[in-house]
Amino acid sequence: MVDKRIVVALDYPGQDEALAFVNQISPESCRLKVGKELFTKEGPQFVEKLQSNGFEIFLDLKFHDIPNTVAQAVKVAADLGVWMVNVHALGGRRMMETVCERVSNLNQRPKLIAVTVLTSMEAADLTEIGLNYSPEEMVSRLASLTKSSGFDGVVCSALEAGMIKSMNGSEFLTVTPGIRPADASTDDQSRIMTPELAVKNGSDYLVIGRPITKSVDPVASLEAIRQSIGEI
Ligand SMILES: O=C(O)c1cc(=O)[nH]c(=O)n1[C@@H]1O[C@H](COP(=O)(O)O)[C@@H](O)[C@H]1O
Repeated sequence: MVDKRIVVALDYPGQDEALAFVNQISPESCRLKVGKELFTKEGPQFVEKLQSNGFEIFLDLKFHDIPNTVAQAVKVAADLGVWMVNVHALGGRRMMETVCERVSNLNQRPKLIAVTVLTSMEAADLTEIGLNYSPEEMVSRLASLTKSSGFDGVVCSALEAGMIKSMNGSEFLTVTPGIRPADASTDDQSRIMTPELAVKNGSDYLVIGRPITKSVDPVASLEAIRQSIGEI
């Protein structure tokens, strides 16, 4: 049973805006995700600052490159001490296996997660890029590849979490963005689910950004979501 399921996506333009929220919450209530926007602005020093304040960090840079380049980048992320890091499963088996080898003898290994099909994408988007599978088929295929390459889990939609658990076992982690409370705006997400249904369908970690960070009262929104999934 996962203790803290919520991972708040700190998609802010800079550290002042991020800290205005983070300084009001406790590391006991959630984990934090630092992604491309904030990391590009503030760099690894800001990740270290959040960690020194007690927060566990999901470094979401979705690495996708040749095996050596990705493995070295993940090793640097591991040295930074992050809790979780991700790559794109579309980088393939050799890329993911090289990552596993490169971090295998480190004292502190982050959870290694691969993005399957982005939650913003639907069937037509896959067809357009030449992938003639439904999102569900593509996710299932990439999740099996991710597991057999030695990773700890995948990023997928909560809609697919149950299927992934039944195919790959309950220990294989499902990290799910595209979480939307019933009254929230969909924004640019396609494959969405409410927090309650996501947990019921086998999601281990719920990645949530705008429904919290863009709300009138972000702390209250975080607490309401935690309450809706029985954490408080
Ligand atoms: O890897 C991710 O975190 C990710 C993968 C994915 O398929 N979809 C997705 O939305 N994300 C990230 O999850 C967060 C979702 O944010 P909101 O849509 O604002 O809740 C963003 O920071 C995305 O970059």
